[in-house]
Amino acid sequence: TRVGVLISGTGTNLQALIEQTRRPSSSAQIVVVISNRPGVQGLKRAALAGIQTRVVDHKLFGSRAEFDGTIDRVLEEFGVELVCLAGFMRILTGTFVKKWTGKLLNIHPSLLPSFKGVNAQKQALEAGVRVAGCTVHFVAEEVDAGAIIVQEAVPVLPTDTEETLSERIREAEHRAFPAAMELVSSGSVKLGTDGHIIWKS
Ligand SMILES: Nc1nc2ccc(CNc3ccc(C(=O)NCCCC(=O)O)cc3)cc2c(=O)[nH]1
Ligand SMILES: N[C@@H]1O[C@H](COP(=O)(O)O)[C@@H](O)[C@H]1O
Repeated sequence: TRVGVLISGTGTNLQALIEQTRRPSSSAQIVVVISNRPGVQGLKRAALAGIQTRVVDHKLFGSRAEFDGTIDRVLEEFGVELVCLAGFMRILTGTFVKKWTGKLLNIHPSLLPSFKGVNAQKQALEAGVRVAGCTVHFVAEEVDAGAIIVQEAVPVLPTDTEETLSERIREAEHRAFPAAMELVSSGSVKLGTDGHIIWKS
């Protein structure tokens, strides 16, 4: 499966996906990495891995529709069949999400449906939960509400700060996202027409 990865920054999740696709058993090949911000570390990681990169800077577009349309054109140019949002921080329009429904995955640093939106790790600490984690889900128009594919839990320690908890969650992300990408790219899991996950029997 030809995979496109969308990033906005560091790209540690991208790095985990790159390493997964290097395994002989992998059914996925990352063919392009697109960033909405120039000069981020994730672009260097892609280049080092020999993966083509494109920058589609959202600041240069008059509307979300034009920004998303340009991303869509790049994905089509590379024949992408599955899109992974890896630390991508722009909300996507309904038109784009509809077109890529069932082929668009996101990693979120909480056990959804708890703690949607930004600073999920901080929300968990403030709520006093003893278990946190990450979720890989199909992207739906409603933010952080798509069908859940993989989750991994991590303990919250009494000494935790937002930084220490975020680091522990990020290590879980780097296992969960590659696992979810493989499940979808290999056809083991797909999104049903009713919006629920279907596991191939
Ligand atoms: N329609 C749809 N699109 C998404 C785009 C990115 C992400 C990644 N997780 C994200 C979740 C939340 C945000 C957010 O609220 N950012 C501040 C506003 C930035 C902006 O104005 O764009 C960004 C990414 C998830 C979704 C999703 O679940 N549904
Ligand atoms: N989606 C969120 O974006 C953050 C940065 O990811 P990365 O750029 O290091 O992959 C990660 O914490 C992830 O949960």
